[in-house]
Amino acid sequence: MISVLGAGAFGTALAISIAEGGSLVWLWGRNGDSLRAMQDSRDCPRLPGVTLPDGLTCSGDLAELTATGPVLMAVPMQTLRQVLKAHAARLDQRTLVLCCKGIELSSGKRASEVVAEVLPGALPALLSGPSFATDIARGLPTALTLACAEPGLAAALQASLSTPTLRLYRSTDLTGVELGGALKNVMAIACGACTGAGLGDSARAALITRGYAEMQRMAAALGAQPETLAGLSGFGDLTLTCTSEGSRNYRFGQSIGRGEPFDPTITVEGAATAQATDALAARLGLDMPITRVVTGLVTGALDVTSAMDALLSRPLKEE
Ligand SMILES: NC(=O)C1=CN([C@@H]2O[C@H](COP(=O)(O)OP(=O)(O)OC[C@H]3O[C@@H](n4cnc5c(N)ncnc54)[C@H](OP(=O)(O)O)[C@@H]3O)[C@@H](O)[C@H]2O)C=CC1
Ligand SMILES: O=C(CO)COP(=O)(O)O
Repeated sequence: MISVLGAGAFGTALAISIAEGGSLVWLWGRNGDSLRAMQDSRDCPRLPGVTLPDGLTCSGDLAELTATGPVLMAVPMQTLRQVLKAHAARLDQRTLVLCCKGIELSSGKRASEVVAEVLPGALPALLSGPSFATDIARGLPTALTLACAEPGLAAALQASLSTPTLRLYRSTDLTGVELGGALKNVMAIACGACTGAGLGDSARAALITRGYAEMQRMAAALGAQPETLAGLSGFGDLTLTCTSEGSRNYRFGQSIGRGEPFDPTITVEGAATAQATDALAARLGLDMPITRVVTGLVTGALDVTSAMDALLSRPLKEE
């Protein structure tokens, strides 16, 4: 049995896809009433029009987490530590497949580092790459990276979580895969702000390319393999979220660019991750100017005009 913790859009979509693939799946969410309603109605308010398959059980009671298989953690990054701590007795010693994309603001740590700190007996793996929850839930073709430091376990997870429409590639580079998923959200905000402010597709292409250079710089400094960022969790996800209004980070950026408010209840991982990355870059002495201006935009310290001025007035350099 596969367990999924976090019954938001992504956790529910993964649970649906894996259950459609023939595995039994148990999905937990913190709101007992809404999980009971999902179990009874077979509908999911976050994924309208999708029917939950028979092999999927929804629950609001984590005491029912008894199966020994992998546990997919699909809660937002800034809540991961709290969820791990609250349910430590049930989650320690388990294989935890981390599905969140971000860096913890309070510590500058990645999800696997948070797991190592809170539950040293758990085995962290990652699932990351270009994939909108609605696409996965509708059974549209999707390819993701499954990363785990232990090659044997990576292969076993790849086999048990892949489905006819969800194709997983393996990696042992946790750092690279984690940074690819986290940092692309920062670049998606930058690109959304750019198009929202009417600065054009050429400027967005420049942001994607120079943003990718920043991502590679951080990945190299933290010991990731250079080729990892060219994969699905990196180049792949950057392509998706910097060009599609399906991305919440991109839409959040657009609202900044247009000077419009944005619904604060929507999960936008890139806002906290920009700030965490900016602080990390400063500590490591890395030049990450796009991350810097996104931090200014999300904290309100910069408007789009001064953000563009800050980027364009930098000394000319080699590519
Ligand atoms: N949506 C997507 O297309 C994709 C999302 N991801 C990643 O998945 C992660 C989750 O995103 P997504 O599912 O979209 O977000 P949603 O906003 O759709 O859902 C977040 C879920 O987390 C729950 N949650 C929030 N705080 C806590 C907490 N303290 N304890 C327990 N549960 C909590 C929410 O519960 P409640 O419903 O009660 O508010 C909600 O069910 C993010 O890191 C995101 O980057 C990755 C790939 C694709
Ligand atoms: O990570 C995602 C797609 O791969 C989802 O992006 P958003 O969180 O920006 O919606």
